Amino acid sequence: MSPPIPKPEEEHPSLPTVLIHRLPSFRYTLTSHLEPHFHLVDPLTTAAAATDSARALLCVGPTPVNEGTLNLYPSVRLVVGTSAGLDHVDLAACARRGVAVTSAANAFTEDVADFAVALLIDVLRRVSAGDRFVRRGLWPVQGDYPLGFKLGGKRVGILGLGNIGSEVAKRLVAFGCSVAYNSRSKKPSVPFPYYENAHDLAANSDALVVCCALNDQTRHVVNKDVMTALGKEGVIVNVGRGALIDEEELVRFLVAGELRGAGLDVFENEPNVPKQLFELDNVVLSPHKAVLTPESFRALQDVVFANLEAFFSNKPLVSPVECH
Ligand SMILES: O=CC(=O)O
Repeated sequence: MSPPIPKPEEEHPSLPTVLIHRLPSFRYTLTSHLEPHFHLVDPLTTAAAATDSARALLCVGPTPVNEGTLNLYPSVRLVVGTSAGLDHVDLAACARRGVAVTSAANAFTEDVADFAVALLIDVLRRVSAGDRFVRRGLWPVQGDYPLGFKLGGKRVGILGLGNIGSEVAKRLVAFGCSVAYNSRSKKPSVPFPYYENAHDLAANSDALVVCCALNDQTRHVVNKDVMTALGKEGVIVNVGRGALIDEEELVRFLVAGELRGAGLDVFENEPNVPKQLFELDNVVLSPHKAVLTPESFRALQDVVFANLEAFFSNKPLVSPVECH
């Protein structure tokens, strides 16, 4: 007979309860730093009793938080996000119920920005494609590998000049690129040219780096018209969310040679990637890993802990998200 499932509150009478909210396929591996301070309850593996009174919910990666979730845990007043994007959290539903939401703040910002630039350089200079060429033994047979393109001097349009976009801009300026951007609104303190929409930004750019939040306004913001405006010599890098780009169109443009290339860390239907892209040497594919470094996870641990500690001691949250 299996042992009875312990009622966690009885074991940890004094620690505040935090629910671990995750899809069965997601594991949360960063709990050891929280364990001494909070009573962690994973409803997928523990008795449901503690969920009735729990006030905080730790959302693992992109696990959806919607009306259904909030109905399930009516006492929850805080959702702690652990990802850079919060498109999986229904912020309006949280606002209606007075549930605060926190983000990963800048835990991932620099790593994602580094990765965006890495993808851009890889596409332009054909780093991964050259690697394949050497590994396949083609160098002695076919001779010189085709030239790549210089990064310095390129006009790069950044879609979404938030924390990540700003770090991308900083890096590209250091590489000698000229930067322009489109964001929800023009930012008075930013020296770069602002374009009111993605189309105009693309029409004035050699490369687009997509790093805005996914929401109803930005879904498929990079559509056929934007790709046409970017033109045959244009490169697209996406470190935001797959659905920011009309992926079917993107595949069509790339297959038809209507874009110079693409560097993609995110896809519309992950982990499924359109097979046509596998054949294209001018496309760099990455399994949604721009955020992943041990350093960024340590920073995430800190911000998660700081938000929970602030919440349970009635102090201002460290990285609150505007919910509306
Ligand atoms: O894409 C990853 C994240 O949003 O953290």
